Amino acid sequence: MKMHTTEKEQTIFDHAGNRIKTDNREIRILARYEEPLVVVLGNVLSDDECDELIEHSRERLQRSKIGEDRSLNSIRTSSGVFCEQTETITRIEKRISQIMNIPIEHGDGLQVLRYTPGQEYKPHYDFFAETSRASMNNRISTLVMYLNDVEQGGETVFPLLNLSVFPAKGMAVYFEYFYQNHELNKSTLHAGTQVIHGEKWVATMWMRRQNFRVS
Ligand SMILES: O=C(O)CCC(=O)C(=O)O
Ligand SMILES: [Fe+2]
Repeated sequence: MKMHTTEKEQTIFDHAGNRIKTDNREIRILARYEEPLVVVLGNVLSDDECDELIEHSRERLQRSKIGEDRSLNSIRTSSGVFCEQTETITRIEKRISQIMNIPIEHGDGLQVLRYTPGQEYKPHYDFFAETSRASMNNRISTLVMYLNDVEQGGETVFPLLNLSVFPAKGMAVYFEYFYQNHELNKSTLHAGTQVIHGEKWVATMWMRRQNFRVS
């Protein structure tokens, strides 16, 4: 009898067990969805690091209009800024690179988003369409870190996987979409649902297939 075994695709995230030991912090693996790989991580950022990222970005959101202008975008109504390089950000990026198992030069840079009640990020892919220029060095994986506890709403949802991740300060969700099987990549469709009460702050790192920035 012929066996119909389907080979599991290779993953970028090669951490086994329930912990990831990085140079400066021990990360906890709390939940995994196997294909596409979606991993919920605990103890990614300290409370102080979360607070510092929020304060650093709050000032910059206020100073620059860039973030606020984006509120005209109907897909993503939150406002966002890319972080400038500070000592804390360099330390966090080093950790992120170890978690994501990709050199930090492949990253788009750390982007902080703020959602106020009613704001959301509608279902989308983090990779670019094959027809776009940006897809020549496309994104392959994402880490969304939660910088605060949200009173109500603001879950990161994967509608095609029936999976919801609730934001909690210092935790993160990782997922990847570099699979040969494009259907698997397409099942990483995700959204940040509307915040109902309170604010929601996240920091996102997107990784590219090849070097993206010089550092
Ligand atoms: O805010 C969220 O929960 C999701 C953020 C997101 O999808 C992104 O930054 O690409
Ligand atoms: Fe996204």
